[in-house]
Amino acid sequence: MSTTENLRPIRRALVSVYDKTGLTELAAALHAAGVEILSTGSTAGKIAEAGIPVTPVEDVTGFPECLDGRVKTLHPRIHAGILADRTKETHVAELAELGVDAIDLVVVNLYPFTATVASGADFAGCIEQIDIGGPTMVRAAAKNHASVAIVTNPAAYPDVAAAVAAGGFTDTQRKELAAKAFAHTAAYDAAVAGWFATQVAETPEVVGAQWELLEVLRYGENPHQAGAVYKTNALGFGKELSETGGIANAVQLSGKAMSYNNYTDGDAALRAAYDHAQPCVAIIKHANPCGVAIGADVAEAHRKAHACDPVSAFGGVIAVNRPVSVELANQIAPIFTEVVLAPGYEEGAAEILATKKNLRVLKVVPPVRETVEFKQISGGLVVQDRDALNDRGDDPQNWTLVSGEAADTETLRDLEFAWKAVRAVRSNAILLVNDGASVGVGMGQVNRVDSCTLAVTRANTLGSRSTGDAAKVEAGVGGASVADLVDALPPQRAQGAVAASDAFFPFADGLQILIDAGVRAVVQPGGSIRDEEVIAAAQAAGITMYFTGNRHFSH
Ligand SMILES: NC(=O)c1ncn([C@@H]2O[C@H](COP(=O)(O)O)[C@@H](O)[C@H]2O)c1NC=O
Repeated sequence: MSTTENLRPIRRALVSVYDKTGLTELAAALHAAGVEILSTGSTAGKIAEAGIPVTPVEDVTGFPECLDGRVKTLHPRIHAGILADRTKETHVAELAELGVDAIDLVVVNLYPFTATVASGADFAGCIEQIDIGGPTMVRAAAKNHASVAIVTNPAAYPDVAAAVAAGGFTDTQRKELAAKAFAHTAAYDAAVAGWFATQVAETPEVVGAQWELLEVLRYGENPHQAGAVYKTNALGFGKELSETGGIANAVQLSGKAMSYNNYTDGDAALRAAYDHAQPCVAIIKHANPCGVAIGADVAEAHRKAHACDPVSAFGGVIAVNRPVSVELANQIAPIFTEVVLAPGYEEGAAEILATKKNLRVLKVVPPVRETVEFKQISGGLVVQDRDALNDRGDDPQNWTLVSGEAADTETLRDLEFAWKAVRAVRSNAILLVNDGASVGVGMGQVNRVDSCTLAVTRANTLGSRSTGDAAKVEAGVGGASVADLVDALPPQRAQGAVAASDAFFPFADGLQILIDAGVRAVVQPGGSIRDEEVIAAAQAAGITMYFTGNRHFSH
């Protein structure tokens, strides 16, 4: 199709915008192209201030703006002008009979409802920011795209200026603008409906949500599946109407295009790394950590995380909760890694990583975690509050000691780290920790005994592949290479470790596996009907065990 096909000249434009960005430039361009500009209250005021001729809508409607701006453009002289289908002779004749002039272009953006809710405004304040006249015009113009062009985004003003100067928009362009406009009002209404529903009931009866296409991906989880990534525009829940952070909003600095699995693993990595206040690195494979650790700085945290399972870290996705230092970049560069996610990169660090053409390097604002999350099920969705850490069971001060001596400071620090880190492991999850680093991960088993066995086996098997030179471990923290540190792993890493279990032990058998492997302290939610049996096993072994009263399943 030629770009000049079915151009519709623009003679009259209605401009009514809350966000005045680019307004005077747009108005100047419209005026220069000979377009008559109709406008509302403060929009008209701003255009007039710039010395550009503008017709107030009141001059068209013959009716004053009233009720604190609740009625400005809601008038048949405006809406007949927008909705008349110029391709129908009857509509054109009716307009002439009624003395209504047609409107060819509508430029509207809406009251900032979502931002008002986010600002903590009271109920009445939020209600007042529900735009009524704006969406009405947007929908009318979008419906009548055969005759009218509708623009809702100030970023599109330069295109409008160019189109107006070139003689108008084509059919295809007006159709595309209409699709965007309907998406815009749908997102707006989803936000209003979601917020409003939560004002009358905790769980909304109907959920509207809207996502905006970011990119079509090469494929989905497997090559025969189509895939795409969308970002959240509006969620039909009052808690968080949109999310500006998170992996969907990350900026890619270098490397190949992100894949479906990169996105999902990257998200799991972010969640794992951002559960800790200290510098933390999480390395994820297939949604599970193959290493997560805290350290004095991110480079140390990475050495410790990588040492957990250097075999699996090959091709991993790494998230860091602090800017990546040059030292860390130099550590990561030699290791085949799919993605690095961090809130920033110190000078020179991004350049080092950019030399790896296959490595995707992303700058990311951490996601908001106090939102809801969905999981699709056949025929519907399950929805829940996201599992965020809380100041009850996730705070060691609120734990209950049920066996052995109270943990000393270092042990308690490891238990706290283990408890927070086990949340990142798929259930049934058991995590062994030593010195702020995972050393054995038992993930995704269908019973807790197997998760215990897996955690112990992996801790000890991976350790046994190294020389076990403890002196090198000491040196590693002081700056030895990742390879040196891994080479220096003690062969029996379960011995002397602490353990966290994401849910209670239903029987003593799983715990016994940890005890037999030399685990010296355990943290778990408690709450099993056989807690007494489990506590008895811990007491018989003389190990420390805490109950958190709080579970962190992750399926
Ligand atoms: N009520 C109406 O008739 C009406 N017509 C347009 N608006 C909105 O008023 C705003 C612009 O107003 P002003 O030009 O006064 O700043 C726009 O965001 C537009 O969406 C209206 N306001 C809200 O409903």
